[in-house]
Amino acid sequence: MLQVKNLTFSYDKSPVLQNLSFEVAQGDHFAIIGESGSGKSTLLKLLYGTYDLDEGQLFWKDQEILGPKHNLIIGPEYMKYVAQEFDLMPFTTAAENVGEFLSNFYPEKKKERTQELLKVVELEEVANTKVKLLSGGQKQRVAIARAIAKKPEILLLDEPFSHIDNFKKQSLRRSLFAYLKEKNITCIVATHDKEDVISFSDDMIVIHDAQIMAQGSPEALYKDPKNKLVASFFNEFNMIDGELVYAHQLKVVPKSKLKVIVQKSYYKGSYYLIEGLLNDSKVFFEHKSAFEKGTAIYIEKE
Ligand SMILES: Nc1ncnc2c1ncn2[C@@H]1O[C@H](COP(=O)(O)OP(=O)(O)OP(=O)(O)O)[C@@H](O)[C@H]1O
Repeated sequence: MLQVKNLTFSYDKSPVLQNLSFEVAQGDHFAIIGESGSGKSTLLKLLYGTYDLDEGQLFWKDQEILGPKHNLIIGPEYMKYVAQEFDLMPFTTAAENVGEFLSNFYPEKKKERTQELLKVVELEEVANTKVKLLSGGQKQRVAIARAIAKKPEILLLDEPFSHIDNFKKQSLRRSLFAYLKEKNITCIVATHDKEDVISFSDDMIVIHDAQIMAQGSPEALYKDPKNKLVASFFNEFNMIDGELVYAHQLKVVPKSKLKVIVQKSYYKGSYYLIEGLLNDSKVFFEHKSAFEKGTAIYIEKE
């Protein structure tokens, strides 16, 4: 179990994070979300022991995670951290980068393990390409494979798929998170992308104003987002009569008390997102087809 107890941290005067407490069970996948600059990366760095806390304590099992005042080497050996800027060896191949920390004592085993890791991050085809020739997304995947090579107990991922194209992202997410679950590796991910969280995290926190604004499973927070910031992470939403309603929860009906004048229809593939005016306020809802600008329609909550 990872325990964060009353963590407070500031780079200079005002705290970036104030009095945060939470726990992550071993093997769980935990997500940290929040607006840009809210302190997600800072929190990951603190979990890794990069800085000393102003106040509070961090524990993995019974062991305290301590900062540079107490350690010559940053980062406990049971933990790996994949930062937004990855630290690779550019003049060696993807396979050599991944295998760098594996023992040379059993060359066959090392080869097998490197192959397995390259498969998890779907990079088998560039195994023998020098890292400097790889794309940003391929480098990001090499960095992830390198981090899991020696099966850490905890893996910290900062925006892990930010450089990876949409074609690859979906299958890579499934492959990586399934592998981590299978190996019981605790994973903490800081992200802007709901797709990294919604199907994969057991628990999540939302950081706002240096504090935890919400915590729960993605499903619990999605169904009952409590406030606009949490809802906006998941989907387009509206405030109707003081109630928070996602765009997909509104449907078009023959008559209701919610009359909307359509402004624009955005093609979204399997549906259209319709932007309309409801009593002069913007409203968004989903519909299977587009509407002409100016059409008057009625909507209601499902
Ligand atoms: N090394 C540093 N020295 C001083 N201030 C810093 C440092 N690193 C980050 N900050 C500040 O701390 C705050 C939190 O930054 P952090 O990078 O943790 O946010 P974030 O939520 O990860 O942002 P993003 O989503 O944009 O990556 C920001 O106001 C940032 O300017």
